[in-house]
Amino acid sequence: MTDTWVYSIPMRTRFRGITVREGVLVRGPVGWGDFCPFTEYSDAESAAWLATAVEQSSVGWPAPVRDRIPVNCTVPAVDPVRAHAIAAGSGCSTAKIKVADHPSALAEDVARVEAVRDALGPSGRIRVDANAVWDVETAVSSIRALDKAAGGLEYVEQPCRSLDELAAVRRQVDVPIAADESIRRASDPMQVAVAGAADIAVIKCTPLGGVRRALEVASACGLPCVVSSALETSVGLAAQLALAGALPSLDYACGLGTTSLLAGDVVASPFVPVDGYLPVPRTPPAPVFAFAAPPDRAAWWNARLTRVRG
Ligand SMILES: O=C(O)CCC(=O)c1ccccc1C(=O)O
Ligand SMILES: [Mg+2]
Repeated sequence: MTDTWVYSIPMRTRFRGITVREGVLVRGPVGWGDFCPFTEYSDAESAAWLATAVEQSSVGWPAPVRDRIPVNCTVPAVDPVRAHAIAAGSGCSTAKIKVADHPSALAEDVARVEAVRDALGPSGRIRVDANAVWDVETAVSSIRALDKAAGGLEYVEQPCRSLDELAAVRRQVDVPIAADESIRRASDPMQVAVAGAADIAVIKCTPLGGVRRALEVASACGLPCVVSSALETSVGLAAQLALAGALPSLDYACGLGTTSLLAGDVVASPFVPVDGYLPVPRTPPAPVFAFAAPPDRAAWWNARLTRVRG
């Protein structure tokens, strides 16, 4: 029996510069985990990703308090026609739109946001994610323009890099601010003082070291949380759904409707939202050993897994 499976799945659309999603599935006594740190991450940063895979394959997750999770559709930096089709076809009433994909993207971002508003109708909720690229001044003017284009934004995710910049933006705009990279890539996520810099915390168990660890970070930050994916296969996404299922309160749709960004999956029945919801699994789904990575990539991932296991 195989105990590891290296997969390589093309992205349907380039997302955050990623065109192929790769990782290693690892088998343990209670099921399979998904070790999938982005290729540029160091072994040190990847250790937390391995802890997430070990938790789900060897220990299992804490019991959930809800059995289904409202999710947003994720709209990559695509043209307005595609953005409209993604939002309209998703069945979700909340959309998260990638913006600031390149310098001087604002006109394209405005058109994408307007198209998604048209697709969702007036009751839909729209949030945008700038992935930390704006300076404070650009953030303030861009957020005002996008808020107007959206007819009201639910929140803006990580407009700038640092907590000081987030706090400065937050003082100047009415749109709520969500922190993502500030938490996920902090050297100590438990010590991040997001209070004052953000209204909402984006929490991802995959880079934080598991469901239990992410629940601790969520409780320590003291903000309402949105659980969001790291573009996992359905095996890895299962842990994120377990986290969303176990959070004591959940006030926002989560960013977990991302399997459709991949051209395929490693399970027979991928997690695809129905009417805007995903189920909370009790155990990780079993893989079907699809999308085998080419030999050089399989060797690269097996070597990385061996190093990070230490
Ligand atoms: O939140 C979502 O809707 C999708 C997940 C997402 O955007 C994402 C996926 C992988 C890596 C980073 C991010 C991000 O939120 O910045
Ligand atoms: Mg983000």
